[in-house]
Amino acid sequence: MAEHKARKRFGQNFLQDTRIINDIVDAVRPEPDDVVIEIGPGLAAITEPLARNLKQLHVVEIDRDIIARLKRLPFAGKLVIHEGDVLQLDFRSIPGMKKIVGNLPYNISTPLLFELVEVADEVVDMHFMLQKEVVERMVAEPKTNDYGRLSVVLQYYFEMEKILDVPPESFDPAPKVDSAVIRMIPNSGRIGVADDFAQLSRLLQHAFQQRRKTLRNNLKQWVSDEDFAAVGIEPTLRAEHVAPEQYVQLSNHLLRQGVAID
Ligand SMILES: C[S@@+](CC[C@H](N)C(=O)[O-])C[C@H]1O[C@@H](n2cnc3c(N)ncnc32)[C@H](O)[C@@H]1O
Repeated sequence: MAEHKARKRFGQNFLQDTRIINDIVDAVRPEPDDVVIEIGPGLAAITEPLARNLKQLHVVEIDRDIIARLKRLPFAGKLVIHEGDVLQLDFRSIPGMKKIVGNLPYNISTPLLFELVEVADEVVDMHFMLQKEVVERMVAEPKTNDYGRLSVVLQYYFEMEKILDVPPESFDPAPKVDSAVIRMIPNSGRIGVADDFAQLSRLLQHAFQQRRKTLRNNLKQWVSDEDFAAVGIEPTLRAEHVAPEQYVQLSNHLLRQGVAID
């Protein structure tokens, strides 16, 4: 097939290290009947070995030239191609419990991860290649600099484990930063526990807005000392000192009080 010139605006860094590709496919462990969705198949580095073990593989791709290439692959008959922006995809329109995988375009990884929380009840597991720095934020413990909105939300809903470090030279073109692969498994006991995910998300945005300020200061528009007391949070703490489950309790408590955070 003709050369494809990597497009920066679509975050195209193509995997070329067979060992890493095999490690990702081994981690996904595709069984023939699994419903697997690959985000951003690109030049099919992961797609091809994944499809080998599957009856069908869903792929989501935005780049029209790449979509045309995908349609010409020898195993194209196994692919269900969702053309367009993955941020617009309704994951629930694909029936079944899903395994989701992707070497993600780094510019959309954070909004995508937040969207995936909302379909966690239909997910078996997810494996993503991300910027290493993002993976470190996802798994960060409270009371560390990396702990923030992403860590709170994702740690609440998923068990997460970094399974692989990936250096820049594993890609073509090589990105400027290190990467890592993370495994995310929904924590079934917690799905749907936040009564309103958008409210939780906005609460966290404000709580972490000025990290050096206390929670009382950052949230004073919406949260009274009585509200903090009702869920056992000390209002003089900074956002990074509060555990994920306490934020969910606070968000639910505010909803019950009729407080909408904007
Ligand atoms: C980092 S490359 C990975 C390609 C391939 N999976 C690999 O590992 O070599 C990201 C892929 O996602 C696609 N992509 C970028 N933005 C996208 C979006 N918003 N929706 C769907 N696909 C997107 C790119 O065109 C590219 O194919």
